Amino acid sequence: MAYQTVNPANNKLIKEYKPHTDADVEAALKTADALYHSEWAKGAIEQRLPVLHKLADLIDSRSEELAKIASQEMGKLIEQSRGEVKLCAQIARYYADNAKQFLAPVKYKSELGDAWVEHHPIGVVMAVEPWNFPFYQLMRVLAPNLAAGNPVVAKHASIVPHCAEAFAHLVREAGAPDGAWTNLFISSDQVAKIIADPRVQGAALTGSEKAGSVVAAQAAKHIKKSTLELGGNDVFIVLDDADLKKAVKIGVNARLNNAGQVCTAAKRFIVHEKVADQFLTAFTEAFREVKIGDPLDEKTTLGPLSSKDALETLTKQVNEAVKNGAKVHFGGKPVEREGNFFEPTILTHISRENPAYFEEFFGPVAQFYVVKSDDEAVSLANDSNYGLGGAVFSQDIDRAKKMASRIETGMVYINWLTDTAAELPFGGVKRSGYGRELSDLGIKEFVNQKLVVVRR
Ligand SMILES: NC(=O)C1=CN([C@@H]2O[C@H](COP(=O)(O)OP(=O)(O)OC[C@H]3O[C@@H](n4cnc5c(N)ncnc54)[C@H](OP(=O)(O)O)[C@@H]3O)[C@@H](O)[C@H]2O)C=CC1
Ligand SMILES: CCCCCC(=O)O
Repeated sequence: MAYQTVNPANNKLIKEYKPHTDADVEAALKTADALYHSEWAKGAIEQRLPVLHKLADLIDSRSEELAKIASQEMGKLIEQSRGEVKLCAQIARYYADNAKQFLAPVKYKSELGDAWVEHHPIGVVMAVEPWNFPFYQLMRVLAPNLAAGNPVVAKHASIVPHCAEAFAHLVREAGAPDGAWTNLFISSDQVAKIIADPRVQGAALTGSEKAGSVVAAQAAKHIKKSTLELGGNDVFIVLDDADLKKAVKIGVNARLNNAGQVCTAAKRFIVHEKVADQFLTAFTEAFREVKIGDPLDEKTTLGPLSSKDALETLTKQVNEAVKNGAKVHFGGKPVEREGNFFEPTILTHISRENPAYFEEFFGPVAQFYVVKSDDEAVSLANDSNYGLGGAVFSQDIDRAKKMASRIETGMVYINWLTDTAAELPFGGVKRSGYGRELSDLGIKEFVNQKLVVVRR
């Protein structure tokens, strides 16, 4: 797939990027591996952390420029791109401030003697990342691995090459040595060869199940660890005692953020029958008020999907859902204008036999379900191949906490949407993947937790 910047608001080609050759890949691996074997990677963590502080400052100083690059390349609303860029600086600062403590030796009580676990880098990590948070996805891998001493070679999505290049330049400008982070415009085959290379010790992928399955299998074949952040079909459960006004406001945001192209977006709205009509009426009204337009226009509240392919996929999915009995309560089709715009859409009457029931809609399409009880809400929520995030709205926190513990996902938010923050672990179960990014958990995914024992 060619690495191109195409503006999704009008599908105009802005720039083509030259792919990297096998020779480029070899040079990148040689440099990254040499760095791994250097004092910089294996030595004291203190020498690496200033790069993250500097990177955070650089990002803050360039936030408007970076936000515009993202919005123009994948269609995110400019205000949301600013938020993503700000979050990247926060993640860099978080690991700059906390990595030393996270990777400090941990003592174990043992009859065998004085025992402790040290944390060492394992080598070059291959990162394969998606377009939907074009800077955040890269920072989620860079910050913990740079702190730990793992060089990273990165393959970004082919529709966001400008973001990929801008990020790599920032890391170098922040003082990271050659090889700490290398962006490669490469093919899937070249990714496979890199994963197979003995100098590479791990693979981190965020993206679809399909890509995740391929990359994880390649890593497993060569006995290398992988982490997978894949799709989701997250629930947004509204119980009969929920603050409805708040649930509607947050629910609309949770579905339409980033034009719905968020793995942890609220996708299945499960509402108690006692409040279902009220919720649906207000939710629909809010969808009606959406302002579709250019993501660089501050007044726009719903931008385009990231690409023509994404629009075609979503349109096919909605049509298929209707063919199998779903009702279009609102929206339901592409917007008649240039660019990849889809109407904010609500589908109801989705039976379990409808393929849509198990599908993730990666766009502004809400599935609406009505339940009679908490048990029915939980069983519907868990009747999914995915297990990423989820939200429960109730004014009875104990009731919501009980439900949160029963939902089979990696994350559940109560009275808020599934969000992300540097200090909170992010990840899922089932076909949403495995492993965690961010927080103290994320930095330990690709380190050698090495036991040392001194026999007394
Ligand atoms: N859990 C999470 O945080 C996220 C999950 N997703 C999920 O991903 C899907 C849509 O995002 P999308 O970006 O299209 O996902 P894709 O899986 O198509 O792409 C993700 C990355 O994987 C690369 N890739 C795809 N196939 C292969 C392969 N065989 N070998 C190596 N690399 C490969 C892509 O490269 P290229 O662009 O060149 O195809 C891209 O860099 C949805 O299911 C969504 O839920 C998306 C974002 C975040
Ligand atoms: C704001 C939440 C970030 C979601 C991560 C993703 O979709 O890749």
